[in-house]
Amino acid sequence: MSAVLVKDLTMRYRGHTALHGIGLELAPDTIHGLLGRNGAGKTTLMRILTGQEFESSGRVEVFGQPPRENDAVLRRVCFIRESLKYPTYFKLREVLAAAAVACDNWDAAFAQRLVRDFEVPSDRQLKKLSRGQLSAVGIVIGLASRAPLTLFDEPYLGLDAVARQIFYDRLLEDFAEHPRTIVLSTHLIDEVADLIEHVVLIDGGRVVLDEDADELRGRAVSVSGPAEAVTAYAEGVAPLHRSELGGRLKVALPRRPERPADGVSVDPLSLQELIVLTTNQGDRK
Ligand SMILES: Nc1ncnc2c1ncn2[C@@H]1O[C@H](COP(=O)(O)OP(=O)(O)OP(=O)(O)O)[C@@H](O)[C@H]1O
Repeated sequence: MSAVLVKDLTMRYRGHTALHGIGLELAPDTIHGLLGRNGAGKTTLMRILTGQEFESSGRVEVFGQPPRENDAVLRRVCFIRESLKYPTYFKLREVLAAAAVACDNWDAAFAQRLVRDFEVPSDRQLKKLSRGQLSAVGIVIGLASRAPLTLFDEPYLGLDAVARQIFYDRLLEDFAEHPRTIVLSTHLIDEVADLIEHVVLIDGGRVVLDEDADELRGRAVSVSGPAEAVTAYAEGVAPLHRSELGGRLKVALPRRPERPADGVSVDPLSLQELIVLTTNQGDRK
């Protein structure tokens, strides 16, 4: 059974359609990257999956059931958003105690370890924490919840590079021991490129990519070198992107098996470059 099944899902706000009849199936026990430009519809989709918003039309199932007002499903789901609001007088230990009650799979020892890793002060009111420390609180809850479906929506506002790396490392370590379905929405694509196993790219409320990350990584290459040699190598193939400077040409191409001529280098395209290219192609249509 898929962890998430979405068919012909449309979400209309007054005067604006955020999701246009999208279809999607997320495999269980997989780390999915939910990517897309600002306003693409990622948060809207996650809000619907977590029962915080109701679709205008279409079918939505989480673990085989509609999430809408469904306590049995929602107890298995944890949604960490960019700016989670906590009762401001709460301290960390009170938030963790509440999370322990709300989450069936809560691991208190893991939560404490993460608190130490992120150096979040436990005895300070949350309203006095820094922006990054507050983001760390969300990450602690998301990871320690071990929810069968855990969604992180840009969870690291204000989090420094060291803390973000701790998040990625702990996520991977814990996922290896306790596989679950993770949906990670982020604009820091290069940072999470090695983490995500499956990519869903949304653009303008439509799914424009839905593929395993490994397949995507092998999909295209960047070819650069003297313009004439690169042109010869690329002959007959429509480039995904092209830029020329001086006598040197750089093109992004679907992967080609032929050996390039001397002086022409062929490098894999990064996931971020692929996502940008795919999104730009969508814009041109
Ligand atoms: N309550 C609402 N009423 C009207 N329009 C909304 C509402 N919520 C979201 N939208 C619009 O729906 C579109 C999708 O928004 P959404 O928050 O899902 O995008 P996103 O992909 O999460 O973007 P970002 O990366 O900036 O967070 C946007 O154009 C947004 O303005």
